[in-house]
Amino acid sequence: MDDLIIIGGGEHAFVVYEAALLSGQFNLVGFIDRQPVRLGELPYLGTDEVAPNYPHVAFVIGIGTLQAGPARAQMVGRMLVKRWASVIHPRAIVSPSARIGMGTVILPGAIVNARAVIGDHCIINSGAIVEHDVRIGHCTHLSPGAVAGGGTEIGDNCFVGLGSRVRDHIAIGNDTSIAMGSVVTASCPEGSVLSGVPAKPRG
Ligand SMILES: CC(=O)SCCNC(=O)CCNC(=O)[C@H](O)C(C)(C)COP(=O)(O)OP(=O)(O)OC[C@H]1O[C@@H](n2cnc3c(N)ncnc32)[C@H](O)[C@@H]1OP(=O)(O)O
Repeated sequence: MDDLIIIGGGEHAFVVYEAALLSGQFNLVGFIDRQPVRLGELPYLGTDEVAPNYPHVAFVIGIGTLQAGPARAQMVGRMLVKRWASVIHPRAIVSPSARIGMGTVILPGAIVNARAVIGDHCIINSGAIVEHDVRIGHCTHLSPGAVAGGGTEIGDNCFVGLGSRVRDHIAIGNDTSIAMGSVVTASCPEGSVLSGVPAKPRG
């Protein structure tokens, strides 16, 4: 059983904490945050600066990302962390042929279907569906209820809003933001900002 520290003490951190607890996979050591807030029963360990004091402990990011872009990857780069853990809620369904990167969180009711590949430090939020053969890059957030159709590629640092649909077998460029409720019917370049049904660039 891995020792685990959660980075962040806010709302998303609590969801990650509960998933880690229910998974039975971790010995929860505590959490770090800029402020000494409360996170369930977990001890507050201090700010980011204490991370190097725990070289044998695995970390996971408990900070939700509500926009596209490099902020999450930059945070990973700044943290002096040697080991990252993936946290998978026991009521997520993950195909045995799927590959999940380090530091990725998969929340209740999410489905990750056969041969899907998900990168590092992603959030596959509650009830999101990653269909077969989808490839998702690093630091991308699929919000609750978002669906990525079979064989689609979603790049690094993307944000896919609540309940959005991304058509099968298309490619979404890195750093793309998709507003909640969008239906993305075609591939889009890096840095796209989309909304609507069908989704169009947001002015
Ligand atoms: C566990 C969790 O809860 S994870 C949470 C995940 N959260 C989400 O997915 C929400 C992401 N946020 C969104 O999608 C937001 O709608 C945003 C970021 C696209 C826009 O938000 P804001 O900048 O606050 O826009 P605002 O609400 O002021 O609306 C501006 C205009 O865009 C329109 N608009 C806003 N959201 C959308 C949308 N999703 N699709 C289409 N049009 C939209 C509004 O109707 C408004 O139009 P108008 O100017 O003609 O009246």
